[in-house]
Amino acid sequence: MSSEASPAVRVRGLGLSYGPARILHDVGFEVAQGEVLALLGPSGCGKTTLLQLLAGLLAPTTGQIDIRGRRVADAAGGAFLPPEARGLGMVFQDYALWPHMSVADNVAFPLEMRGVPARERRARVGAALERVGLGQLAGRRPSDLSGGQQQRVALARAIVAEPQLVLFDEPLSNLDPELREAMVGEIGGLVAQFGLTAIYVTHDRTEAFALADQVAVMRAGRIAQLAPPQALVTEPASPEVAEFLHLGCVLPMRRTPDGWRIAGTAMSVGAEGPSGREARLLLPGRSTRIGTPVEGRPAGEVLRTRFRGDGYALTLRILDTPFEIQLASPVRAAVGDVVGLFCPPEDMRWFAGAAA
Ligand SMILES: Nc1ncnc2c1ncn2[C@@H]1O[C@H](COP(=O)(O)OP(=O)(O)OP(=O)(O)O)[C@@H](O)[C@H]1O
Repeated sequence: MSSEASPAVRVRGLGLSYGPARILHDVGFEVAQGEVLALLGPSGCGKTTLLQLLAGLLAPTTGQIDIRGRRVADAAGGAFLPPEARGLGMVFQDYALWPHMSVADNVAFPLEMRGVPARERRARVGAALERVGLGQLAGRRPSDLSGGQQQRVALARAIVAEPQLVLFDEPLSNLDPELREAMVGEIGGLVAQFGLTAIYVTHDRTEAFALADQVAVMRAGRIAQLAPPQALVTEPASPEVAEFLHLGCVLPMRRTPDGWRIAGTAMSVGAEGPSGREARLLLPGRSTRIGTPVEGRPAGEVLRTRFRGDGYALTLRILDTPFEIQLASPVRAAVGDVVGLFCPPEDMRWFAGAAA
């Protein structure tokens, strides 16, 4: 198979166990060249383990990994390429810079490993440092830099050798929120400019949505859904994915002769649901509006309200239930107000069956 025709990364049936503990189960995906895949999930779901398998820091218990058509790990066949032979750039949460080396020497390291001559090395290091805005700081030690600057050095080091694949492991989690936002923009710019193929681990959905072409939402060692960010928001595959992504309120529903009611209440949503007697309904925060309550229709009590400049961020409890919904409203509402909740039926998302 020619490497041009191959996806940048192909993973099949990947699993990892430590003794009886299964950490990853049957993970599979492809990343096209020039695409960014985000691995998004809560702490402990296996994101870092998956990245370590891709990097060659761990060997899988089952399955295979191909990078540009080359098999780099195969549990059954025994193939295993070490990290330095996989053509990767890596950016870690803790920067992982060598404290005794200058910024320029840190960035030059991957080129040295590849035997690039000194003159070319200097030019490429200079260009990479310029690209991340650190051209003036080449002679400094990492300890004399801020956290954001150190992470820029790590970025420059990851891209300087134009790797086939860049792996990011929560690269921004040590930075303060404002700097994080700026760095997301910078990483997005670098990825686009160099046409990088990247896999980006994060537990922050804003980062994942901002950077990724595809997002793998992970839960308990499996990929719960793999889709472009927009599709995750409009078509979450399960109530769990919807809840993890904070898309709105997932309500248990019961079919009655008068239509679908929110379980335990007299409020009906007036929409076609799935077949069966029980289901769950996602009322999405992004398209639910407040208004005057209508008898027999969903309503909620305002628990919290926050002015956000262009409107209000409201938290409401659906009446007669413990379920809360957060939404943005151009209309002011006071804590304790009872308001009607209106969502176009086409924006609601149904999941067949009752909660487990
Ligand atoms: N060496 C090990 N032996 C046994 N279990 C391990 C080992 N390393 C990791 N685990 C377990 O594997 C699971 C996945 O860990 P991993 O670090 O991949 O999760 P994560 O999604 O990256 O979490 P975080 O966001 O907190 O870093 C966790 O339950 C962890 O306790």
